Amino acid sequence: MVRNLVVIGGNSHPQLTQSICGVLGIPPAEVLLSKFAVGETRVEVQESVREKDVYIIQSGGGKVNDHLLELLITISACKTASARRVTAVLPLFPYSRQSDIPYDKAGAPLVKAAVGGKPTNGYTFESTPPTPGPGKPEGLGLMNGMDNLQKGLAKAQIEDSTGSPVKRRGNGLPRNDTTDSLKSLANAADDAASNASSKISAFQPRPGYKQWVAQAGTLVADLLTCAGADHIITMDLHDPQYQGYFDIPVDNLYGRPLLKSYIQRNIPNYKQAVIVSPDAGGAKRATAIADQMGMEFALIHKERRPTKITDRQNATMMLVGDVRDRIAILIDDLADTSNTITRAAKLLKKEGASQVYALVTHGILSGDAIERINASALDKVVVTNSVDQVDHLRRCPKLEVLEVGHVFGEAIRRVHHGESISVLFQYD
Ligand SMILES: O=P(O)(O)OC[C@H]1O[C@H](OP(=O)(O)OP(=O)(O)O)[C@H](O)[C@@H]1O
Repeated sequence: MVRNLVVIGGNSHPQLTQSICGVLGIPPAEVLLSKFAVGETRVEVQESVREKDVYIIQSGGGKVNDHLLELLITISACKTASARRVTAVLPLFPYSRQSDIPYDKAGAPLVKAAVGGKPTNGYTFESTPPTPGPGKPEGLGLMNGMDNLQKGLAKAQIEDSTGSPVKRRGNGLPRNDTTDSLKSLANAADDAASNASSKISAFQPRPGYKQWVAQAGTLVADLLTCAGADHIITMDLHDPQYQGYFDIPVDNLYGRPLLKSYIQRNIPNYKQAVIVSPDAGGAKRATAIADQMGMEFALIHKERRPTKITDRQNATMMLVGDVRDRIAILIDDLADTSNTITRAAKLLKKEGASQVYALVTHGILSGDAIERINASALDKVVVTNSVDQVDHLRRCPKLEVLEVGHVFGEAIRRVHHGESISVLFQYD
């Protein structure tokens, strides 16, 4: 029994709150979490938190914006009710993929690779069902300004075909009136209409000008601190450097011990299997597991290198490493649309892998992700319940879920007692 410790569960993941409270041996605090008719969130903490050590459990995923606001209001409610310390426990940290300004080296906004592109070297990015692509409402995350670009390019094409002079201002296009550049822009407009990925290759920022994309990660960090959070506990942050955006302590727990133990217990002859990172961004994460377990490692490299502005994007996926007749184990921090893991599985099977597992810490699985997994070459997808998996489990026979309640429960217990939690960072 722990004294002066209060655990409050948000609406995002009641089952995880129960499981954490089970580890701590206390019931969750009584709170009223509701909404007014207009949609505004209402929070009422129905027991005293005066001078208590309060932990609020709220994960990302699902109705992420509602959950975030509910968390902020709950933190503030506890602070104004004289809680001694308030810790936000965010198993999946919301907005953590937006911690940096999303531009590439050329100054173009980074946009997810388009799907349904034409085959290049016999391989495409296609997945079934198709993932939301740039320009569609579901995928708008990083599309700031791209619609204007497409309109501008289309306009250039029309004007060029009528022979009228072309002037372009304020839409990010170069100010160049030569016939050659008109033609290349007109061609680029054609490409943009038929293949969303060519928007990236066609993008040319005007010298000295950069489009503005909100740095939402910084704002979320500030909001949590302003609301009154004294401490953050999370797991497998997409970008560990995001911790530097906070001036309060952030404990970033690892999901790796759970994934590693799953491999040892469930994959026959696992030493013969190959750990695979589905992209370069996750290589460090995957090699950490491969090294710890003395297993071989392979990497999927996405090559996107247009040779000229009018070129359709030459997108290929290459496997660096050998998986023939072996089990391939994809390791990633999160699966959202699950486009990354399903595409990778398709390539791995094509390269001769006997079976493909995907082991992912955060199974967000938004939109059509489950249908995509069911239709894919993946044999098994293993996620933790950092995000609620009840509905996903019902719809996906390939899905298996690992419990994280005891990891967070133990972290809370240790923080509350002022003990070190570094033991939770080790995964030997
Ligand atoms: O299920 P999906 O919708 O395909 O998303 C999953 C991918 O997204 C994240 O990486 P991101 O694309 O942000 O790139 P990065 O690893 O280079 O940061 C994550 O690490 C996965 O690889």
